[in-house]
Amino acid sequence: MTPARDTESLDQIKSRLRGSFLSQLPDRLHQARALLATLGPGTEDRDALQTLHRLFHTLKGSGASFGFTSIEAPAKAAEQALAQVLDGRLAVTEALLTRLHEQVDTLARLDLDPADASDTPHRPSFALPARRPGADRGGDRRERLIYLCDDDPDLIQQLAQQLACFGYQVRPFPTLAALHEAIRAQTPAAVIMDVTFPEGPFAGPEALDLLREDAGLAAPCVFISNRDDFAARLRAVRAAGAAYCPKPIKTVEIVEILDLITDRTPTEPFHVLIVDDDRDLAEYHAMVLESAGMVIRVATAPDQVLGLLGTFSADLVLMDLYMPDCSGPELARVLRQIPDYTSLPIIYVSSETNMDRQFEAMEVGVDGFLTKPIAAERLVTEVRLRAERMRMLHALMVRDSLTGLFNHNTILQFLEVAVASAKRVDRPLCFAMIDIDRFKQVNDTYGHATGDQVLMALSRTLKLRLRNNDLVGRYGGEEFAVILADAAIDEAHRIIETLRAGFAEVVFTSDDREFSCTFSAGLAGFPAFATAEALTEAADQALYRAKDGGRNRVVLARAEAGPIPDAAVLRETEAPNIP
Ligand SMILES: Nc1nc2c(ncn2[C@@H]2O[C@H](COP(=O)(O)OP(=O)(O)OP(=O)(O)O)[C@@H](O)[C@H]2O)c(=O)[nH]1
Repeated sequence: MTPARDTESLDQIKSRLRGSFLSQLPDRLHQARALLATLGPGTEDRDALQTLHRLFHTLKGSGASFGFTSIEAPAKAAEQALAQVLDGRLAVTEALLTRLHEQVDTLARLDLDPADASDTPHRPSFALPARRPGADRGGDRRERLIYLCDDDPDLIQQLAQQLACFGYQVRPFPTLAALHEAIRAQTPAAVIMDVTFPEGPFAGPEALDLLREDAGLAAPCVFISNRDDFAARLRAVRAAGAAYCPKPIKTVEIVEILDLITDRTPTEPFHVLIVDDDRDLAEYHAMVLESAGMVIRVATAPDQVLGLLGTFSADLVLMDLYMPDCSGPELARVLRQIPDYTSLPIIYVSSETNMDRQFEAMEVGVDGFLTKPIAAERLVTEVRLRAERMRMLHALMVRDSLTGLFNHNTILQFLEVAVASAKRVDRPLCFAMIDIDRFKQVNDTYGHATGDQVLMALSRTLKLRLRNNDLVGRYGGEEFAVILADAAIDEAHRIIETLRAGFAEVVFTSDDREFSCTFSAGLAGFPAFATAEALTEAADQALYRAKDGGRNRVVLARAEAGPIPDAAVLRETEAPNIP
């Protein structure tokens, strides 16, 4: 990437890229002439024919993308003829070679000026979409007000309680009239509502139509319903429902949706890898996407891609179709054979307009095809939509469905990465295993649903109270794992101890009975334990000692065998307060 980009205005970049394209044009035409000179009638030199085809193809695509449409006609004619030759549908004759020479001459005669690229209806638009307000803001879900409307009082009470565990402020309404009144008084961040009410089978969407018209409600709405048929879903979409969740409701799913539609999740900017051998065009696309707040890396040769993907966690790859040495479909196939990249979205950006060739190129499992020249807004939208979808699918894959925490495998993978990084930068790191005490008794006494509430409450406590760069996972049933990045053992000890004391204070209610729970924790630190495996084993043993020592305590793992120091055992406490 050009370092000067930060200080250049978009107009300056535009003009620089156009200038660069024009300055390379004579060289490219010279290459075309030299290649043509090696060819005679009936030639079977596929390499030369392919290089020529790519050359004209690139000229057509880049020329159009930079607004020089007069390039398009001669470059396209040459490209198409060469494509037919390569497909075996056209023979290389003297007449064809003459025509190709003439097309190069025509291109050489064009009087192109970087400042004069307005002769095109396809001119790339540099009026970039404004970033959505608040897109950069970190999100504190505790502030977000959600209105929940359903005529099933048990459901709204239960769902409101569960969403509260995830930090949402939820106001339940058992009737549409009550919801209507509340919306007139205060606008929520989102509405969750049933489709069917006593007023009618689609009373929910109808009420929403009215609220949008009457009360000017702009907040997004998630429909929940016992119905999962097309008619109900269609009616919900027509009422501009943002999402549709059939009952029984999965809390984590609805939390993910709320995070997304209330647009306040602390979002990492999208990471996009551009693969294009045309530096200028790659830089143009990079500039467009960077202006929309994305982080971009550029590979100008396919063999750079694996290295870049290894260090740059891409949400999406934008790639050219025709590149020297390795085509786009070949590169896509290479990526699809690597387990980490099987679901990585890949979009071609190419001036190939032949539908058959587009389909053929897509067959290797590529997600989209954008035809050059592509308007800046369209490029940003296509990339953003696919990257958002990828993020959502990925979040569902790596997270536990009850608590929304990272699942067992994911947290262990993170631990490997965190240990490697701690080693590299020579910083400490701690790993904690946390297990709710006598949890079976909670389930047996209050029921599984209440047990789930306790699990969600603890997961929420861990997520909200730990630092942003700490990672929390659900290790097993009632067992959690925390990676405390850049924390020495004493600091980690204090953090987990504070959490332990806080959690023991939480009062849970079930059928008007109150109870509290505690947890035990085992803590191991890097570098005393030098690998992910050693850390998990040591933390597990420390947890065992915490349980054995009476529960409701934090125990530190010691690198060498010996008694646990008194300071490590924080409390000699009794069993949790379960009646
Ligand atoms: N509600 C609920 N319970 C679960 C879930 N996953 C595991 N459990 C329960 O967690 C309980 C774990 O019990 P044990 O391993 O005997 O441990 P404990 O009762 O917590 O006792 P200690 O760990 O020795 O303090 C079992 O009853 C599991 O059924 C879950 O997703 N939801």
